[in-house]
Amino acid sequence: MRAGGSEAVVDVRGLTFGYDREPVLRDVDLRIGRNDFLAIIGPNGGGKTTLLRLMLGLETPWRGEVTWPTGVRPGHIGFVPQFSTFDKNFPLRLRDAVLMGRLGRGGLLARYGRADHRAVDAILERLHLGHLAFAPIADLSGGQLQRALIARALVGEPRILLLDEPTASVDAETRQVLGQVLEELNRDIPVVVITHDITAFAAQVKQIACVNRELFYHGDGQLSHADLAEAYGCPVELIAHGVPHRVLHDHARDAVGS
Ligand SMILES: Nc1ncnc2c1ncn2[C@@H]1O[C@H](COP(=O)(O)OP(=O)(O)OP(=O)(O)O)[C@@H](O)[C@H]1O
Repeated sequence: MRAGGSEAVVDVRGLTFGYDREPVLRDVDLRIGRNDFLAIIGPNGGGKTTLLRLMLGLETPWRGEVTWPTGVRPGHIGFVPQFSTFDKNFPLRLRDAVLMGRLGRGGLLARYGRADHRAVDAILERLHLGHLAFAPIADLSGGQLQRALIARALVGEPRILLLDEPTASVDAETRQVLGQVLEELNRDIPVVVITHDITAFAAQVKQIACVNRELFYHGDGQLSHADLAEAYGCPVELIAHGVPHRVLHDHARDAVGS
């Protein structure tokens, strides 16, 4: 099934991939449009992170391809990895960790300039982290570190932002700041978020893709219990938290009504 916004920023076609003999993803087609805010949901081990890794070029597909528009380089793709995969004990101050998100912008051997430092200051303020600029990352709370990872991804001014489980084990402040920042960002670039908690982004998400080896895509969040049960292979209440049928707000209707 093909779906997504009209002007594609990334086009995934017929993607099949596995780490050993068994495919983890099979025949996945996905087109992400310029203003999409796509939530990728699905059961544990369903292949969500693998799909992002393929989009990032970190894995090579067995079949199929991922196409980016001409001119998009790896540095244009903002990626926020799963929190648990980041080594917090690496000896680094918050400011320096975020500055590294500007690496390679002026060529491989370029030094950081004033514009880089100004960009870091601005993004730290935006994510309510300015007061922690010189703190070692080992001293940050889970929510602060998650925001730092997002700052590092945003400081490079990406053309698309991919986030893997950004709300897992974070505080209420981080959830709120994250929702605001991602909503603002989505006016200019597409956002793709893997999440087990669709309610955390219910106000921002415009499209949902259910991934469980294959892709089950729903353009506007109109998810029937049957669709979800098919994708999850389990009772829908496990993920829909009792919200019947419509998981997302009706953005078009909200805009008309506001
Ligand atoms: N590097 C790897 N080597 C071998 N198998 C892997 C590797 N990474 C993931 N897998 C396996 O591939 C399958 C898909 O994993 P993936 O992490 O993509 O799923 P996911 O939907 O993101 O899961 P979760 O929601 O638990 O994060 C799982 O069975 C997983 O064990």
